[in-house]
Amino acid sequence: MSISYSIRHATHPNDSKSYDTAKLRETFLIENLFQENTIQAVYTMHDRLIVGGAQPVEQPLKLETLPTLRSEHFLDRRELGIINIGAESTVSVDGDVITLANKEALYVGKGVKEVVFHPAASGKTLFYFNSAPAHHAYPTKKVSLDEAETVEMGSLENSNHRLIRKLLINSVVETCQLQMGLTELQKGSVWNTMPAHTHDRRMEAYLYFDLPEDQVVSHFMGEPQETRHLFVKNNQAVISPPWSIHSGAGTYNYSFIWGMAGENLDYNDMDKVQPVDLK
Ligand SMILES: O=C(O)C(=O)C[C@H](O)C(=O)CO
Ligand SMILES: [Zn+2]
Repeated sequence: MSISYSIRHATHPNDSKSYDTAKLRETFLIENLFQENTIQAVYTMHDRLIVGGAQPVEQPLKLETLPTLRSEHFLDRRELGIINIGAESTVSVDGDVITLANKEALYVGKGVKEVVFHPAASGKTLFYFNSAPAHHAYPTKKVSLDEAETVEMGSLENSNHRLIRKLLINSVVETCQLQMGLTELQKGSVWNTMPAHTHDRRMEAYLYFDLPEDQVVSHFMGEPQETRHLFVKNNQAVISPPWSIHSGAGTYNYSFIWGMAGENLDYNDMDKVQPVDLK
């Protein structure tokens, strides 16, 4: 089987207060999502989101079901969002071949039987995906950057000038609970998601990418008055529980993919925390 996965249990905020660096990293950081010729996945018990990476090189990789799903196919009771962070490549969905350029997204609905990731004709193929439980079958839909809802946020003065590209969001595509998009820090800006926020209704996962291999992002997490940090490298992901802020400052320009699942599809449902109130 070309897919490997592990399970991460959900964490109570009081529990995580006493975690040392190693425990914090092993609970919330996903380090090796992209490995040649495999699909890597982490099944988090926070809203049962699956965070995955597919890197086909020599042959196509089929998204096989996981033993823990107890379903014949991966998507029998799930929906899937894919964002291409590598070279232009294709994904086939029940035989239909869909081309995704860099930063393009694909929503795949519940009930699809076969999803296959294909290697690019040239360049590195890297598909990032999130999957959440689903109770309705919505159609498969590709979303290009032009079709995304894009908002400009922050300013260079606040070191947080950025473009938020809402790709798989309810104004663009129908989903059950999944939302995904990507945020691009503009040159000279290093801070994402400042002011920070929590949203008890949804958990979130962040994948940091387009970061030089020798640079890092310090990702801030934890309850707003009990914060911790994780140093994150290129192509690594962080699980953000619903009670946790999720924000970061990098040593270099970067982009990140955010994905959410939970109670609602309201992107703007956030409890913002002003910088001076963080501890
Ligand atoms: O830079 C930002 O601000 C974001 O990208 C925020 C994320 O989209 C998010 O946390 C949505 O809840
Ligand atoms: Zn958020």
